[in-house]
Amino acid sequence: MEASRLSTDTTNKSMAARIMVALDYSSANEAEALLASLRGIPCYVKVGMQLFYAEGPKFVARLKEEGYSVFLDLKMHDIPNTVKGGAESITRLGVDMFNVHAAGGKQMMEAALEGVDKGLASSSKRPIVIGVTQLTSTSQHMLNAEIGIAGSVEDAVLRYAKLSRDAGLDGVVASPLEVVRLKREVGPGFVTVTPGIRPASAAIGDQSRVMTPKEALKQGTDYIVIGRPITAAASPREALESILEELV
Ligand SMILES: O=c1ccn([C@@H]2O[C@H](COP(=O)(O)O)[C@@H](O)[C@H]2O)c(=O)[nH]1
Repeated sequence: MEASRLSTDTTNKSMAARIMVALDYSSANEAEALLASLRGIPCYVKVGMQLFYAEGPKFVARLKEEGYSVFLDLKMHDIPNTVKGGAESITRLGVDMFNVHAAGGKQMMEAALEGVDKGLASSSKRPIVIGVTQLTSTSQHMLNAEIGIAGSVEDAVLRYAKLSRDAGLDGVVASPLEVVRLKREVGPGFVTVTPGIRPASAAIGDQSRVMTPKEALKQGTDYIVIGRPITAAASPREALESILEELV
């Protein structure tokens, strides 16, 4: 293989590892079909509530057996003791990353980490634990007028991120619009996972704070989460490949 092609392939692979494909399906069959169509592209996969509530831990275990990096996006938000138990069970699944809502508070996030420590007794891999700040579907108007939180979305995200860091978490879910400030004020090593990713031609749908894949990575985010622009495309593989081409 020529050198230039080889380096493009390598770059593509390292870019693909920073793309989390959201498997928002109601059955394992649909998710497996999507993954079969993306075979050979080493992206991260994200399992959210829809698939997990339908197929449960067995499907997550299957993804791990097949060698995928898995972000289990269940956004736990409950009293500390319950979240601790949830985190223990999730850690036993051997996922690479999971999350809790930062709005649950510092004690709840610390409890999640205690759960991780307990779960690690029977599994060697420590998952990355991140806090959800403000959902990317939340607009400035919603934050102030509906949820009743004063100030800018960016400030609210920063507050939750600092609380997550102080609780010992590894990073946060936020929109790409907040990444530069997060990296500057919370720390460059604090992991950012950013949904709200929309290629220029894609429908925005229910998201509010959005950016293109290329612009999001330019902000310095660690991972971009992409669901419908890939999963709802006529050819998910072509959609992902065209995103990757734009990134190199
Ligand atoms: O703030 C958040 C937190 C999580 N998500 C999840 O990411 C994907 C985005 O899917 P799209 O189809 O690309 O909109 C989805 O699974 C959400 O649950 C988020 O969007 N925003």
